Amino acid sequence: FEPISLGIAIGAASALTGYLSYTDLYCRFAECCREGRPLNVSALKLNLEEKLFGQHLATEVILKALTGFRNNKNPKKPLTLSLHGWAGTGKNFVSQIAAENLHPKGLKSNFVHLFVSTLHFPHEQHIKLYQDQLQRWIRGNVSACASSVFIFDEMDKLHPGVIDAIKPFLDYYEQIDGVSYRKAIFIFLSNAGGDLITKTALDFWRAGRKREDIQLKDLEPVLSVGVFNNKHSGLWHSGLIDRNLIDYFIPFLPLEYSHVKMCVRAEMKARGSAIDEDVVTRVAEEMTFFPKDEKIYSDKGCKTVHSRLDFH
Ligand SMILES: Nc1ncnc2c1ncn2[C@@H]1O[C@H](COP(=O)(O)OP(=O)(O)OP(=O)(O)O)[C@@H](O)[C@H]1O
Repeated sequence: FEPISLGIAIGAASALTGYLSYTDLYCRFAECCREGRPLNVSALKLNLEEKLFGQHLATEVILKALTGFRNNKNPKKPLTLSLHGWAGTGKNFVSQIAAENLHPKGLKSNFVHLFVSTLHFPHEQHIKLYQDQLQRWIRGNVSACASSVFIFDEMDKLHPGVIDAIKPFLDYYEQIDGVSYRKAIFIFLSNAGGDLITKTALDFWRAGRKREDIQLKDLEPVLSVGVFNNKHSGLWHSGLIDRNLIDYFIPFLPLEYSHVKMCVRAEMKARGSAIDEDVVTRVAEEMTFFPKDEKIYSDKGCKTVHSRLDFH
């Protein structure tokens, strides 16, 4: 749409309808930031419960974190979530669900920004440049939309220096150079700590305890220390942990055979095909499971389900 005719069209439609404000109508055509828009908690809850399999802790914490943050009119700092777990367990998937519930266009929104370490910050010798670019990008985008969402994927492959550049933005400052970062959301994704999470899940399994009995308190302390002491966590000595700038460490449990089957069914449904249990079983059985003896957890989570389904 060209702005003047869009303005006229909106004005005319407003006059005709009489009850929709200019902003309401404008936002139907163009994407608006709408900082004050309340989060639809029941929609988010339903999304997580229906779509995310086998992650009772992540579901619970993400729901609590986003609801609490968005209900708070005056947050003292931006929300920072650190998602940890084995490959293919749903970290990107959940970030996408969260993004869609915060800004309807999700990852395609102008207010949601995804950084992938190996893609956006590949060269160690350019850290200074990345730091400057990242600071400018975040400042510019938060000035345009206070409730911007920034997702950093592959944190474990990120040079810790890069994240240092955004440390001030994550802190308890009211404003930095006239910009307040307090309504922004930062989500960090990494495989760091995945081995510790798996170990805890396995201990529960071996003790005959239910997966759903694993509580946050069983994992949170191991995780924050494990991630902090892990040189390859991207957060290693970055100051984010020792200054308590991460609000929630969110563990993603390794996925079991039954979860892989759920992913296959979900994918079939998404493709509009009828659910064929034989195919579901065949795809799930093609995946590899660990540890060697017990073979409980899928080593790629649900990651290759999409492509495997193409061959059936
Ligand atoms: N727990 C889950 N529930 C439902 N679907 C899942 C789950 N985990 C993974 N998937 C499916 O598998 C795909 C790949 O998962 P995703 O990209 O979220 O993994 P990840 O944890 O981010 O992995 P990585 O650490 O390798 O980046 C998702 O797009 C989704 O379709």
